[in-house]
Parts: sequence; structure tokens; C-alpha cells
Amino acid sequence: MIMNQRYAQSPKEVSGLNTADLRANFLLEDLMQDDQFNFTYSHYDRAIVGSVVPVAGELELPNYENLRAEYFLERRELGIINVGGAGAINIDGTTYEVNKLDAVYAGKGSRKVTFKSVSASEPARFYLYSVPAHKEFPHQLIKKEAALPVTIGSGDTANERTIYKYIHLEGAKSCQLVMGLTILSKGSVWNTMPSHVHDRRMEAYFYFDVPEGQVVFHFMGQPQETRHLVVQNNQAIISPPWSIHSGGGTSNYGFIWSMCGENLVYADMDPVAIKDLR
Ligand SMILES: O=C[C@H](O)[C@@H](O)CC(=O)C(=O)O
Ligand SMILES: [Zn+2]
Repeated sequence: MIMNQRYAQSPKEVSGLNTADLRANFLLEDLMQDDQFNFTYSHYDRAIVGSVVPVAGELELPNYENLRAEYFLERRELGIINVGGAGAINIDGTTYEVNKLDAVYAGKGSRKVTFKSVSASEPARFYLYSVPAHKEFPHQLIKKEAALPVTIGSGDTANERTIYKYIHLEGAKSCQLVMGLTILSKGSVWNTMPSHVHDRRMEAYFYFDVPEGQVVFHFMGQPQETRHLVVQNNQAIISPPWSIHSGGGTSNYGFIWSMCGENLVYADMDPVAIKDLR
């Protein structure tokens, strides 16, 4: 079995792309399909972005030829967040009950990882993010309540949002994986505004709970050379380390952010003043 791949682009190359090419390189449209694993292997930091929605029964994390590994997590770690109904994840014999917005970390060396839903009529929707790892850290469940939410922004500038950090230097331990999610308050539409870059880490954004008929305009590119992609519910963006990653929605919504690279410090960002964006 072979995973889709996405290659890395330079800032200069991206500045010349049209809408279709931008979408083909940076937008993942096929996530959250029933009874399927959908993975994309990005050449930005070798991060893998994927999903699984178990409806008919329990599904086991498969292996892929791209990895040239005995099993998926032989040399990788995996962060998982459920954005659907109640579910369960089993890692090498330990079962975790994973409710909406709970997370699970599966460390390097986890051999058998399975996913299931409590109810087929309201299945769990697991978002998956995996990166290379050099050391084994214990698998663990991180409940939403334990993620120490912080509310930033304000209703006046339509960017009030609550950030939940699950896996990072001061949270659940990992080799290089950093992961959490952000919920926009009602009436707020702007995420990650003011924008930032972090040339030390790639990032992936997965948008969820975008109401029917609404979209998010996701902005990418170098701060003085921005482009946008229109993103639907349950689609993801691969964000190069040199790119901003901000979104303006036609309503409020939520998104999972996940990063990997040089360090595990959540706050390691280089801010860009709004007036300096082009
Ligand atoms: O590097 C950090 C990530 O871009 C996000 O955590 C930012 C975010 O959730 C937000 O400002 O809304
Ligand atoms: Zn970021």
C-alpha cells in the first residue's frame, strides 16, 4: 500500500502558482471518509497528515511501503484528536476512551494501534498526525479538560479564540510532535491573526466544525507575498515553515494545529504585524 505524497516547494515557486496548483500542493480534501485511512506524506519535515472514521467496525493502523518500516510507528510517533462522536483507541493492549476533542499520543515502537466508534450513527472522527521519532515516549490519553485552555484575541477584532495545548514541551511528552486545537468564539472568524511564521517548524491546520455552507479563507505564503485557499469543513492545509498560516472564516469554527521540527516550545513564533502583511 502506497501513501499519497506531497513534495516541498520554495517560496519563489509558490508565488507563481495559480489556484488549482496551490490547492494541489497544500490542500488535503479527502480526509474523514468512512471506514478508511487517508494519509498524505508531506516532504515538509516528513510529517504525515491523515484520518480515520471507523463505522462498520474496529480498524487497525496499516503499514505503507513509503515508510520502509516493519510497522507504521517503528520510527515514528503519532498524535490523534477525535473531532466526532465517542470512540476508543487501543495501543498494544491498552484501551483509551476518546471523546470529542480528547487526544491520544502513541509513541515510537507502538506496534498495534486500533480505532473504533461507540456508535455507528455518530462515529468517531480521528485526525492523525505522525512525524519521525528517535526515542520511545509512553502512549497516553490527554483529556480536553487537561489541556489548560487560554482565550486570546477579542470580539472587537473578530479573533477571540480559545487555544488548547495537548502535546508540547509543558504538556504530553514527544520527540518533536507539537499538537493542540483552537476554537473560535461565536462572532469571531479570524484565526492566528496577527499572523506568524516559524521557519523552524512546519505546521498542518485541519479545520472542523465549519457549519454547513460556510468556508474558511486560509492565508499562506511569505508575509509580504500572501495567497489564499478556500477550505471546506474537514479539510487540511500543509503549511511550509516559511509561510504564514491564518484563516478568516465566513463563520466561527475550530481547527487542529500540529507541528514538528526544531523544538517543542509552543510560543516559538516570529510574529508579523498586521500592517506589514501584503
Ligand atoms: O504555531 C501555533 C499555531 O499556528 C496555532 O496554535 C495558532 C493558533 O491556534 C491561533 O493563533 O489561533
Ligand atoms: Zn504556527
